[in-house]
Amino acid sequence: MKWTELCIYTTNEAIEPISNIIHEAGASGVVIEDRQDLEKERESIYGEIYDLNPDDYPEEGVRLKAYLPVNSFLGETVTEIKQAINNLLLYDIDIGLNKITLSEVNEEEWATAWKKYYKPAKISERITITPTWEDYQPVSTDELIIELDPGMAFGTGTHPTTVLSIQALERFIEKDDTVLDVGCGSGVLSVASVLLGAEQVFAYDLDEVAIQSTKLNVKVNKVDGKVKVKQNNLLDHIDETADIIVSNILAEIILRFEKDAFERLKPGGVFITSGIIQKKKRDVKDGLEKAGFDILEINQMEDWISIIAQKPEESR
Ligand SMILES: C[S@@+](CC[C@H](N)C(=O)[O-])C[C@H]1O[C@@H](n2cnc3c(N)ncnc32)[C@H](O)[C@@H]1O
Repeated sequence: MKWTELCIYTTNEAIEPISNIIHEAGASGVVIEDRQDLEKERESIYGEIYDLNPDDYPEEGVRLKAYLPVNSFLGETVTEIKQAINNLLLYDIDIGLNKITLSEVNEEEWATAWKKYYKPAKISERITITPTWEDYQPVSTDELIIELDPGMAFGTGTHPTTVLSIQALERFIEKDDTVLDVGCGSGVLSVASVLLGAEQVFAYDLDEVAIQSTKLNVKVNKVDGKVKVKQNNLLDHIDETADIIVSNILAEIILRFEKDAFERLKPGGVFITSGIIQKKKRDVKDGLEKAGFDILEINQMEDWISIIAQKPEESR
């Protein structure tokens, strides 16, 4: 089959909304080439070291590559993508250069294009994420290892929004907790929750590709007995109660279910939100407080914010 490679030149802030647009348009897989990845300190506090080739990155900003099958709808799909990206300006999202180019590639090229960027990474005190195809040897005996094949779903585990979520899970999960993972993507947060002690996890995503990817990754990590995966819109019609709800999703989407999250949490339960850009921090925080939450922490990594909120004990 022939594929078209769509290259979008944009900003770091627009990566997530544009990735969503691309997925919704039916593209399978997004490659993110962010100049900042080259320029930032490569050795993190956890000591992982990446090997990046500057030739793979744009001269400035971010280049997103997506792959669309060449068919009779291609022209319309590209027009819809362009329109949806322009609409991001209405949400005050900086779309930068917003240059879009198209070129034809063959199947093998795109199927493996993103894999070269994905290496084992220690992303919190206890958790290391490694692609399923790497032969990773643990450095210490208490290291928890997540093997991940994100396939076409969001979530290699190394995106700052995911790292913030995992670091929060590591601090707040207690043994035998029940966790709801809303917008599970590759399932990385569900797997992390079980490894950190959760007794059961309910993983939800709207996207069928994400559901399949989560099912695969919970199996690969041998936690499928503890993770129930379901295609669902946020927490609509969900009646499980949880100690922790984690959701790494856009601010606009978090705002839609803050009340439902409050209802589904046990008193004292914790809502870990991530995927929030700076400009939306206040909206999400205000919404959480309005829903009845106390704000425990606001954390930041690069341009991304994670807000951790607690349902008060006395709301029992
Ligand atoms: C940024 S990804 C996070 C993936 C993963 N949890 C992680 O941290 O790497 C957000 C996920 O939310 C899902 N999503 C978006 N809108 C949703 C909705 N209304 N209900 C459920 N899932 C949704 C997307 O399909 C995507 O998989």
